[in-house]
Amino acid sequence: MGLRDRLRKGLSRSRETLSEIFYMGGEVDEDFWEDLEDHLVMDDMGAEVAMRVTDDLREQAAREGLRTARQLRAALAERISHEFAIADRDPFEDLPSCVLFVGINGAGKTTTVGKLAGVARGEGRSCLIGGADTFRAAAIEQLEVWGQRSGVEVVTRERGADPASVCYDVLERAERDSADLVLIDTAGRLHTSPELMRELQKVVRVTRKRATMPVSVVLVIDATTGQNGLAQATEFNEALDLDGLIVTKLDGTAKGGIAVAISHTLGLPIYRIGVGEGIDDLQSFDAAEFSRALVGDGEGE
Ligand SMILES: Nc1nc2c(ncn2[C@@H]2O[C@H](COP(=O)(O)OP(=O)(O)OP(=O)(O)O)[C@@H](O)[C@H]2O)c(=O)[nH]1
Repeated sequence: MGLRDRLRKGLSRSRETLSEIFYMGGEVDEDFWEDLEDHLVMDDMGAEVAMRVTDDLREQAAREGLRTARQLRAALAERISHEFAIADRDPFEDLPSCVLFVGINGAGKTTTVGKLAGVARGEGRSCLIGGADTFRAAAIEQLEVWGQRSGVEVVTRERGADPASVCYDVLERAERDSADLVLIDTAGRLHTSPELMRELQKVVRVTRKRATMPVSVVLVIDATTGQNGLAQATEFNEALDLDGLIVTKLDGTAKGGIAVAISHTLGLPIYRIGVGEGIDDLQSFDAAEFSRALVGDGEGE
């Protein structure tokens, strides 16, 4: 299955429940707009975004005489696509670049680092991985497996070492080897743990200070976490002043609306999306395509 099909399949639940609203009575009346707004809230988009999108679509429908499910769906997808923050720089393309990956446990940080290393290697770029998750021995091993898979060297230290020192090491190494892309994996942590968030602030501070290349801090977020994703992202953003997001597991049972809510509310661009566990299962983010996968485009829905 192609990557686009995986995204469409992953978000099929969102489209199906929306189909019920569009086809039940066929009437574009007060109930229709209420149901639509409720659906967007249930789809994890958040009340504020859902209300604004619905109100705008309602005005547009009146103005342009949109009546059919196909017309309304296409306009809805278009309207949602404008909610996403736009990236002014792609930290995986505009090199040299150092990217720190942060997020809660199991969000998909290590897997994403591995996938991105695979892409960089495939494009003939000089890339290094920093293994700053020195908390778990298994994490270092897992990253080394990804390093072998992608053909990219992993710079790390023994379990229990200071994660900031790994950042220092990998940047020093990058300078020596003229590597132009440095991907640093950090240990997963709960956004509600002040001590672990302070540790991460130190990692970011040391990295920014040591780096001679631009440093980006990217939050990896599991799309299946639902509404809690916004609380997570808000805390990480307040502590670390994030640059952007990578949303993973969009091939699963995600509702997808959480990506809209976070990107819009925090003004953070989505750099990539994860649509599977394999090395090739990473996709560039295209707001229009994502929105069509989320609500359908009126074609064959
Ligand atoms: N279906 C699917 N699974 C994914 C995706 N990305 C990651 N995973 C899976 O999610 C699980 C956790 O991924 P990891 O990369 O280990 O997550 P992590 O954030 O590094 O976890 P910690 O090291 O505990 O912080 C693994 O089983 C991955 O295979 C994705 O896009 N889709």
